[in-house]
Amino acid sequence: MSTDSRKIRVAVRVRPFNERELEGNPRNIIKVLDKSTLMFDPDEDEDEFFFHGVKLTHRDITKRVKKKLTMEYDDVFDNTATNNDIFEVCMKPLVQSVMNGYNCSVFVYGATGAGKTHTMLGNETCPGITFLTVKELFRQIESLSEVRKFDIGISYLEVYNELVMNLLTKSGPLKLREDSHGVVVSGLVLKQIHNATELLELLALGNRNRTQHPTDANAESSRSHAIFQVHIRMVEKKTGQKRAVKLSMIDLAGSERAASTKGVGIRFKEGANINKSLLALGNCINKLADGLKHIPYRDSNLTRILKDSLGGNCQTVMIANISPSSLTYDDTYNTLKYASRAKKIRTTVRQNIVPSNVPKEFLVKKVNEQAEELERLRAKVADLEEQLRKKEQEAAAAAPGPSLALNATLLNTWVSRIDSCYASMRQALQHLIALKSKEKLLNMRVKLKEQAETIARIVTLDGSHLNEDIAKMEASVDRCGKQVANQQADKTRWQERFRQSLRSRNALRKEIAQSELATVLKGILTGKDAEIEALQATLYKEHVLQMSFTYAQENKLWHNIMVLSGDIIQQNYLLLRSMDRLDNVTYDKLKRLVKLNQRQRGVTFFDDDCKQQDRNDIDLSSNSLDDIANLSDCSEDAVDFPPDGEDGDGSTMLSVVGGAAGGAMKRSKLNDGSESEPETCSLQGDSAKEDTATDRNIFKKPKMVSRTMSFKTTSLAGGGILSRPPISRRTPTKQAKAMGKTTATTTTTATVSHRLKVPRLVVSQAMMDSLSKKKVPQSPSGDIADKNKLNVSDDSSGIGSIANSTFDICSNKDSETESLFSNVLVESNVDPQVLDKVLRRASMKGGKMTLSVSKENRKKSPKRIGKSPRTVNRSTSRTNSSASSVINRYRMMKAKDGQASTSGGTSAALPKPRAANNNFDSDSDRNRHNRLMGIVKK
Ligand SMILES: Nc1ncnc2c1ncn2[C@@H]1O[C@H](COP(=O)(O)OP(=O)(O)OP(=O)(O)O)[C@@H](O)[C@H]1O
Repeated sequence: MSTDSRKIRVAVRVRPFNERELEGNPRNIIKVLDKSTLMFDPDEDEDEFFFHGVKLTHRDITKRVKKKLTMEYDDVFDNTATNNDIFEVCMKPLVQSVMNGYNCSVFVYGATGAGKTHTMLGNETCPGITFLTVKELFRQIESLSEVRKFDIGISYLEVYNELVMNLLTKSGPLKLREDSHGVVVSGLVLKQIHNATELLELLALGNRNRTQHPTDANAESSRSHAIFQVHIRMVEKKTGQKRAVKLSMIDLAGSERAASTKGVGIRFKEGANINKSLLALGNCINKLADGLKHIPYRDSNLTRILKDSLGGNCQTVMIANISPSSLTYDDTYNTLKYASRAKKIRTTVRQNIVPSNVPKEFLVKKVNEQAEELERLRAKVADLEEQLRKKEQEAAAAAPGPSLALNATLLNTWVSRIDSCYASMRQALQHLIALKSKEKLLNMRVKLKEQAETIARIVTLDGSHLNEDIAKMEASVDRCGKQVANQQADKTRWQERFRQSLRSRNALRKEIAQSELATVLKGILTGKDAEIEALQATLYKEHVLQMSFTYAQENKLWHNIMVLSGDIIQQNYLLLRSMDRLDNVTYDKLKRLVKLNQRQRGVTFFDDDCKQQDRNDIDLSSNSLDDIANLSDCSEDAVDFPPDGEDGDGSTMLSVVGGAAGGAMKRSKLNDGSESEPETCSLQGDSAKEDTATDRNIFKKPKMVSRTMSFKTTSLAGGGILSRPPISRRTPTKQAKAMGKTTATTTTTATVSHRLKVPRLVVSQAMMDSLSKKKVPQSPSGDIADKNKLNVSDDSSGIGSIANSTFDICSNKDSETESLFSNVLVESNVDPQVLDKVLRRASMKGGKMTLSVSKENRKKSPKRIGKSPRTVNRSTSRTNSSASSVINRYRMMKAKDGQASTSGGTSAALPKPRAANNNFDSDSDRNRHNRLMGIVKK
């Protein structure tokens, strides 16, 4: 139940001069300034008064000084205002409040003859506000009759000489009593009515019964206070909510001084009582205006009855009636003073809702229903608004020759849509590129760490700290891997947002194409696209700069390492040479090092594809927005890792094919058992040139490279055997899994290794014997393997160097290749067990022998367990190394045996091992070598 504090609304109505007043030629003491202001006792405009030819300023020089009081009220009605005007302004809102459940009252105040009864009741031609109010009341009741049930009862009382009389029944005086509802007139029976006519009839009856006597001021002076009340009881049909309200309309008796009525006898007594009650009313108004707590309502029956209207739960309107005539100067002044005081009175109003005994559940149900209804209506409003908007747009689009104003509005709408679309695109692009850039930087760091790790395996003084260092590096790589994995979700999210913004832009473009402003808007779109491209270029530039900086740092480090290494190598070389301990293997390595240093392309470490891949490492993606949007997986442009083949032990992973595509291509070729030349980078054709170049090197040595057994560069899979797959592959996204294509690359290494058949060749003694008889094995192509070829294989140190490598042997059949290779090894007196181990790691395909890694030899580093899911290609390297070491151990053992047999003078069954520079087939070769190397045996 809401409560509200409101002031009494005070209106002043000035009646016209009556005939009697006009006869007396009175002065107008009221000047209405506007609808809420009047001036009491203003200057006279043309009121010149001459006495003995002299103009006097005051006509009534004995009585008054002009007050010129400006007074403000809620409403001021001048003498032209009709009862209908009063009703419209003061009473209509009051009727509305009554229907909303608030008690309301209106009372008219003023001296006798000021127009109170005229305002209240009016006449046939000009009905008063009572009639008009009741009419409006019934109009509203009828309009609400479907949702509410009304019970209406009326009472009409008069307070005459302090007696309360019922004007409708002519019964005796009634007593007033007070209960919890306020002041109640005992024995008052409400007359129930059903329509306005009944009400007006009863009103007329009451008026007839009202005490009226002619006075000097008014021929039909009302000598009592009349109180007309309409009691309304409303019941909401739906909810059962009840309201009981009361509208009181009070026509007070004249507030004049006794002198003005010139009453004597009964009239004097009447006047005294009237004055008594009005004096009490005045007191109450004063105290209420001052905000006092105690209000003397009980001083008169009138104030008791008006208690509710003045200080209770009621919205009250007071209409002060005044005459403009100077003849009623004091009465008018008093009335205006009362009205000013009454303005300050505040009443507290609240809706008079009668507590009902409707069950709570019913009310809850009703509330829920209304909430649903509200939601439904809201949705409908939203729908209608949308429809309206569309219609407006359609109308705007369809209207021939739209006005400039319309175009401007339309253009603004389009521009704001374009702006918001491109803003979201810009944001998504910035985030996406930042994430990709970060990912690439991380990948690059991993790559560099891997390289460092590879070098660390080689450059270790005694190996004591190697494991520790490797573990640290692995942990660092893992951290980078985790960072990349962590930002995958973010990247996917921004990718999706970017795609979404592209879709929105395309949709917008289509809409714009249909728009009447298409030409202008297309230009704006082009500009926005250019902005996006510029932003993209800026972001790429930043990324490339960052990458370049990192590379530059790394390069600097490598440079320092190389300078130091070169120094050490030079010293060692000189030392070995002076000791005549420079063997072929070491010499070959040094030779390659020189070539590398000279940037010679004879030996290619990365094929063209790989170089392209390297370029791609820096490139974020293609430059078009669409390409960025279509980047479904970072792995598409992730960093590929260089091979670990250059592990410094002379083993021969000379080059790798980089990139997933290259790997896939290779894989397919391996699977079908054939392999074409373009994928390989053979040394065969370039060997002459290389040798010529090498001869000019500081490491002078006779040319000893076999021409019949050519080294073939290959990669078992994308990125090579030892290449590490991109980090992003280690934590494949769902998308990547679904695609299933990229994962193929991930597992290329393992898959290929698994698929390779590892022939187990058991070399029996008989076989060895038979093979040992063949001095020169016949190649399947018909060529006779020359001596040089045998020399390479024959050299036990060469076995070590060929481990983990791929060799071309001139044969189209695997069996022949295997046989040929076996022959070479057997002829080299390789121990059968070693031979078996070597061949177990070898696979023959397409005339090519590959020493690969068997699955059982793969080991997972315990440090990897529980860490990132990265494939441990490093184990491949270890296994290869172990394979090499088996052979090398064998070689050393043989070397020892050879020394022992030489020193012990016993003739060994095994061939005499060669000295470091004893790998020559003839003395001329050796001499040539010594000549070139500057070794002069003394
Ligand atoms: N605004 C008005 N326009 C025209 N005539 C008016 C107006 N106000 C009052 N009169 C006339 O003035 C006379 C006195 O008015 P009314 O009876 O309403 O005075 P009153 O204030 O009720 O006096 P009392 O207190 O003695 O009853 C009536 O004849 C009435 O028609």
